[in-house]
Amino acid sequence: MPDRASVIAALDAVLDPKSGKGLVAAGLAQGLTVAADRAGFVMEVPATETALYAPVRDAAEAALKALPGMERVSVVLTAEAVQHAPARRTASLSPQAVDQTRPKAPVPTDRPAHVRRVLAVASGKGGVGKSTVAVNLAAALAARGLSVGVLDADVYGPSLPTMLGISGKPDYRDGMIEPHVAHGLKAMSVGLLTQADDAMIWRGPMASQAITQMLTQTRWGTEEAPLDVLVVDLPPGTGDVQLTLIQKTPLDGAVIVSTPQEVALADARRAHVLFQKVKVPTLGLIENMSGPIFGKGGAEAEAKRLDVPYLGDLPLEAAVREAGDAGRPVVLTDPDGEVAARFAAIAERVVEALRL
Ligand SMILES: Nc1ncnc2c1ncn2[C@@H]1O[C@H](COP(=O)(O)OP(=O)(O)OP(=O)(O)O)[C@@H](O)[C@H]1O
Repeated sequence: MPDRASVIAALDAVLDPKSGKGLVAAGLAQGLTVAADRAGFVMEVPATETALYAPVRDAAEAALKALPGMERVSVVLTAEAVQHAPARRTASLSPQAVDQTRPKAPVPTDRPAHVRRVLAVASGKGGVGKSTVAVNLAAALAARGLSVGVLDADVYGPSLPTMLGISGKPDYRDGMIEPHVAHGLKAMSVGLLTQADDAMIWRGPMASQAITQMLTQTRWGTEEAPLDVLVVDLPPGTGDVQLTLIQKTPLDGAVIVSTPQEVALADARRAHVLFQKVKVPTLGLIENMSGPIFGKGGAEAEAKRLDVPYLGDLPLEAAVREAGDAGRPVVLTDPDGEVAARFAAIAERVVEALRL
């Protein structure tokens, strides 16, 4: 069985391209867990550097897999949560703080035409798998025969183009944006409207303007063929940008994604408070990356505490990431698998809650 010391030695033989140090020495092996025949950790890097670190993640996985007795390896590369909002507002969302940030007059929210329901997928913390859940939940809803759209509103790290394998600026016709169609899903991403990394520098007003435009000026549905549900992948966090967005977006409900760890759960709690303030029902919590490495059950306990439904857990599995990287959600690459079954169950509960 591989022990912790040999895992650390293997990881330190892989070098961080920026500091030149080994991965553990460089502090890039966060939450390193070694248990019997498996090991895993999270590599959290600045969002602008995920491309630089993708080969490093692959090298780390290869190094761990090469250890004798090592059966399962999970290295998750995530972008650091970008905290653009001032700390005094994001540190804790007291009711007063939320009221201060809320404009005095009600903000008009334009419903997109011919869209029956708008569902937000949110997370308090970055890198917990929110976009993965958004695209797979969308695919699971579509598998039930619904017509589904996905709007990637994650101005900090739009990942929908990669996860659905779409690229290129969308067409404009008759004053409307034509969404891309991928795997039967209508899709629009802030990443399709900008050059690769431009989205990273967007700030509140610009971001919410772009999202309002994508929401209301995209031909999601028509009178003859309305869209049943539009899944909106929100930017992670609970700061001003998120608050503005959820105030301006006519949301019928939200699901909150968290990993099992306490720090992510605390952020999930803040996200729920934010939705409560704007009177958007939290349809439930989803635990992602659940299992022996990061733990299990944290989100279910948190859902109980918050008195919101618990929608289920999704295991940490390399196939989930590989499918996402290859532009095809795992629900479609492995429709008979365990993960697809979990998403089908979550989709069923969402359909009930949204009365679709
Ligand atoms: N259950 C899982 N098993 C394995 N890998 C996963 C799982 N869920 C997500 N991932 C991987 O973790 C990384 C982060 O996921 P994702 O981009 O969906 O997170 P996010 O919360 O949307 O991130 P961001 O905050 O940057 O928007 C991706 O590489 C994704 O493929």
